[in-house]
Amino acid sequence: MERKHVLTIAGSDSGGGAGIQADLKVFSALGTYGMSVITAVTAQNTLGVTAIQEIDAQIVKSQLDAVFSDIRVDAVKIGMVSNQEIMDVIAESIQRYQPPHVVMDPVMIAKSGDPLLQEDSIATLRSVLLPMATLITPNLPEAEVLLGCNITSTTEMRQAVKELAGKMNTQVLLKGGHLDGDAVDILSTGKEFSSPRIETPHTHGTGCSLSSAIAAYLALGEPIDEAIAKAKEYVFQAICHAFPIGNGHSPIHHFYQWDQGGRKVWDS
Ligand SMILES: Nc1ncnc2c1ncn2[C@@H]1O[C@H](COP(=O)(O)OP(=O)(O)OP(=O)(O)O)[C@@H](O)[C@H]1O
Ligand SMILES: Cc1ncc(COP(=O)(O)O)c(N)n1
Repeated sequence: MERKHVLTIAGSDSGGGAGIQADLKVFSALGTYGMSVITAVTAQNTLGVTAIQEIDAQIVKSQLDAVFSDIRVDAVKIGMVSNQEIMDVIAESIQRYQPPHVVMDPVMIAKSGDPLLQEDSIATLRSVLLPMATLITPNLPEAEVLLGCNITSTTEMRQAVKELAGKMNTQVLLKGGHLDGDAVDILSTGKEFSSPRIETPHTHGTGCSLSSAIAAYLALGEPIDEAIAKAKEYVFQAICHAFPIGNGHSPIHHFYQWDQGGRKVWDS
């Protein structure tokens, strides 16, 4: 079977739990060929982010050109993009090379509470980058910033996701990981994706992994509903099989094997 190629455009997490590192682990776990364009280097572990070096926008452009000019890209995932110059370069590149699927996780704040986006870049994120995506996957705090209102229940999520899709002119998957009760994500078509909530502190990288798994499944030819359902099941299993590393919020776990009956067996 022809191997599918998936590109992540995101920040590096030295602790290996989120960002580029999580994305590449997901791409490999799902049998796709992963590539990366790094937008920022974060000094980060399970406790938080201690330093950020943004990559020069021209170097981001060179990475994009290097990948797109040589290798077919079947889907793109965009994660942490912290400033306007880098957003502009990515938007130009998407416009020029027209990859078939673009899944954007509008990363603003790490689970540890550290900011990953410059505040004066939110307008550019809203007007330039988000409308270029096939699908955007905000969590509740990100959707609140984008809409300028509070979202405190599943009922309010249903209304918010439609408003956001109208404003951004794209499909939106609003993630409910930050509410209590079952973990319910809602697509702007109205379709809902639910899983039981796992009571664990080890959820570092769930958002990054969900968006990269959706991108990988789209590259593999799944329709959007199926790509989201499969990505959500992947993240659910990866949370279930997380094990503690470090002293804070451990990352989710990406390793499974196939048994002789063709079933996935997660490594724990
Ligand atoms: N404790 C949990 N149990 C089950 N599913 C969860 C849990 N926490 C998050 N999820 C699911 O994980 C995915 C990511 O959701 P979340 O709302 O945490 O995104 P996020 O805040 O962007 O993640 P991140 O903090 O990694 O950026 C969603 O599908 C969500 O429903
Ligand atoms: C480089 C990078 N990108 C994204 C996240 C968000 O992930 P989380 O909310 O799980 O900390 C992160 N912490 N670091």
